[in-house]
Amino acid sequence: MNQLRLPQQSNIPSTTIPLPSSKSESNRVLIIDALTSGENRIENLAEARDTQTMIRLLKKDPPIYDVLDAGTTMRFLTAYAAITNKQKVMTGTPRMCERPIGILVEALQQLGAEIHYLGVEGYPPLAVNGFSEQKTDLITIRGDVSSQYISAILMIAPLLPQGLKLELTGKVGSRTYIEMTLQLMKQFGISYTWNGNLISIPPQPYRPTIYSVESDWSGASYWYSLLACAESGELFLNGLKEESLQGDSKIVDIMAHLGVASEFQKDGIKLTKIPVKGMQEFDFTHCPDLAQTVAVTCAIIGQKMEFSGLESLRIKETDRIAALQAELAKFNAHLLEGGDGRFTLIPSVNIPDEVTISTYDDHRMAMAYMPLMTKTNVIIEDPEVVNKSYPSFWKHVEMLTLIKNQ
Ligand SMILES: O=C(O)C1=C[C@@H](OP(=O)(O)O)[C@@H](O)[C@H](O)C1
Ligand SMILES: C=C(OP(=O)(O)O)C(=O)O
Repeated sequence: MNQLRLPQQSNIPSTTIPLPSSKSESNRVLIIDALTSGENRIENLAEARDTQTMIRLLKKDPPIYDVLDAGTTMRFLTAYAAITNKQKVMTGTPRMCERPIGILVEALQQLGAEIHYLGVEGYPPLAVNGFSEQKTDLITIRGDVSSQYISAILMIAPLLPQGLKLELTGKVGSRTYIEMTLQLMKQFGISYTWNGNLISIPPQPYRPTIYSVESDWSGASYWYSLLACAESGELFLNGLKEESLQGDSKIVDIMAHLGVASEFQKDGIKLTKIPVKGMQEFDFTHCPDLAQTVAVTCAIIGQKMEFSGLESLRIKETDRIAALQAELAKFNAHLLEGGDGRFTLIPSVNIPDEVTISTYDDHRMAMAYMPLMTKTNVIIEDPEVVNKSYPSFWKHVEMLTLIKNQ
């Protein structure tokens, strides 16, 4: 297996990181663009494999949409194929075929789409066989498994002849991603209301728009973590805005407690080290992709913390709770399950001279553990796993001269 060796380096030279664009924003505007009659101008699309896969499938329109390991690409294209009356097989990596999609399929079937399972019920691969006529304008959808099902339905809703009233039930997780979807739709001319649990979208066309995708806050989180863990340093992250559509911009508040100050400037954000104020607990329900970053940061800087809202981590690129637990234990840190949906992060008091991190086909496992190099020599297994969201990640690490003598 391919490995990357990161020699220990505790001081970070002042560096500007040219962050990649957000794959979440990119994949939404690509679907909206495909549903819009007329010309949009979309700038700064993500380099992420998830986005490049979406671009390729929309452009080539093959009979089989193989999304690889991209969750949003799978969920958004399934709804897109249904509403545009296409006949498609939806498939992906073996892990993608273990990630549930039944809630979305059922909602689309209720609306009038013909979809059936080609393997295990509730999971890809699927056959989408088009859309006959709209059967209802009111559907109820659970919000506690993945917000991506809701975003997928919302984006096709304006094109339904009767529009849609979508009632969300249960605990709604990743709400910030639903808000991102609606905010983007609004920028492309869509009006909607969201009262309590009911989102209503009348039938209407998307309006052609010029849109520039913001840098990726989830990707930014690893640089915050690096600085939090380092002895000294200063970083500038390009292309981030104070008013962001991305819920992972919450990293600003979290890191203000864990030792990193953010100063918004014209072209991005300047990060500097400040004393650690400490943080007792954090609920990751609406920013699940930050959980690995924050867990590893706390483990390294000696911050004990209670974590909640980790439910969705079990059905992402890997079971992220199990993966986090196994890799934290390699440097004597622990994520202990409390049984009530709560976890306690016990930081390390003894980091070995060298730690080898397994990455579980999960880009965030590789990126989240990079900052461990501020304390010890780290070996990252299968480093190319970062390509899913941040292909230039290791090139950017190299800019800090952290990977020398390769
Ligand atoms: O809509 C999106 O762009 C995403 C939503 C989240 O997934 P869930 O809604 O499944 O939590 C997040 O984890 C994922 O990386 C991207
Ligand atoms: C969970 C993620 O992506 P997706 O669900 O789109 O595969 C992620 O990028 O962390």
